[in-house]
Amino acid sequence: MTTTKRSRESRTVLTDIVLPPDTNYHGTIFGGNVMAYVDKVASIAAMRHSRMQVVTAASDSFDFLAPIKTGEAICIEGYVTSTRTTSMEVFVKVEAEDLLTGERRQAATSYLTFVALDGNGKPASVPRVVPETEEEKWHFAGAQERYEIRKRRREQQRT
Ligand SMILES: CC(=O)SCCNC(=O)CCNC(=O)[C@H](O)C(C)(C)COP(=O)(O)OP(=O)(O)OC[C@H]1O[C@@H](n2cnc3c(N)ncnc32)[C@H](O)[C@@H]1OP(=O)(O)O
Repeated sequence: MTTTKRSRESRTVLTDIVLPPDTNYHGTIFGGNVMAYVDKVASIAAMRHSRMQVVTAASDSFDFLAPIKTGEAICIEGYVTSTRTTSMEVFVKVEAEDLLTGERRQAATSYLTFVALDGNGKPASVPRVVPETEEEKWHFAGAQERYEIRKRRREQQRT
């Protein structure tokens, strides 16, 4: 197996137009729909990095920063920011795009953790990630602390 991979090799982008069935009575997209898009993009990024089956193990706090309205585009982008032995952290950014002006607003961000599984459904080792851009290095630098916070949260939930 390849032992290292660059962050950009997992980069995944998805764009869709928001239509009335996707929205609430304010005419803005349902939060659950945004979360489903984020999980989908992040899982593709994790599979591109590991080239294995993956499961979502955790999603960090999810902040909806701005609504996305009917007729706007929802633009989702994610990539693997760090790895441990069998787990991968994926950063996902969601933007709203006004398709008439091209103006973009940040709508949401999140970190998710995926675990790669072997053919028997057991956690399996993944390649280490190599960050290259300033943004990738910034996420990579904070990953150890976020990993420890998740671990503590998990231990508290088990007690
Ligand atoms: C509940 C649902 O249905 S959500 C829908 C989709 N997701 C799922 O179905 C996943 C359900 N969960 C699982 O299958 C298991 O808990 C797994 C595969 C994620 C982990 O299996 P475990 O037997 O607990 O594995 P183990 O304790 O050895 O941990 C394996 C890795 O997962 C990581 N991990 C496990 N749980 C979490 C968590 N909640 N948050 C972050 N990382 C986690 C560990 O840190 C470890 O990473 P590392 O090898 O890089 O250090």
